[in-house]
Amino acid sequence: MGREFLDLFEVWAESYDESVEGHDKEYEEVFRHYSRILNTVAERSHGHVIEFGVGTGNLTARILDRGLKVTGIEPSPAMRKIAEAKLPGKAQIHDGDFLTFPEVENPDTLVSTYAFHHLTDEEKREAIGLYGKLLPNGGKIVFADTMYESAEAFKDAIDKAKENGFHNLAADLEREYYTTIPILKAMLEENGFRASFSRCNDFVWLMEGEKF
Ligand SMILES: C[S@@+](CC[C@H](N)C(=O)[O-])C[C@H]1O[C@@H](n2cnc3c(N)ncnc32)[C@H](O)[C@@H]1O
Repeated sequence: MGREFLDLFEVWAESYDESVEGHDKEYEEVFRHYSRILNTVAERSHGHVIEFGVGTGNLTARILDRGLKVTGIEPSPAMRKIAEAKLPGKAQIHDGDFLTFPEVENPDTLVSTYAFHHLTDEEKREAIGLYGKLLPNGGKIVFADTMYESAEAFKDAIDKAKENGFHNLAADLEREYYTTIPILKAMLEENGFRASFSRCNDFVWLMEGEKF
């Protein structure tokens, strides 16, 4: 579920890897430290990793480089095609999304970068509830995505994008389902996770939940 933005990714897939290099001024800050962010998520992973919203496979490759097993979940056929071509035979990448995905045996870490905001807050709560049942004690959620310290900080970010003339970015922030850290922290704690958050750039935070 939460697949309403998929048409965008069918079009964006071919040029996605150029976008993450920061050539688009509007999204330069969103993707600042992209490589470092993905490396951090990979370093915080252990055991059998499920990755949601694989995209072109950039995080998948880093997790595989650490010698871990990854099962990828990606709803966009165009994105899956690119990821599979980049990682031939190295990882299984299934059609699925944050809420609906094939049964995966004994996952230890659930990871995702730049994707969880495609779910409404209600869907995010449902997903975290599901992950609480799926993971063993010591299992982890490690997600990096755009989120805000408060509703005011979110509104300020939209205003700033408009002031800078970044109209695509402002429309994106208003259209998709960016949320706040207090909301995510509560969802994690309600489902038996110890939550922590650390800032990666002006948009992206690393959210970690450890099941206990
Ligand atoms: C901005 S890209 C991020 C790709 C990659 N994770 C990265 O960090 O470069 C967002 C990805 O999330 C996927 N996506 C969109 N809706 C999704 C959903 N409901 N569940 C899982 N993935 C979704 C898109 O198809 C796309 O591949």
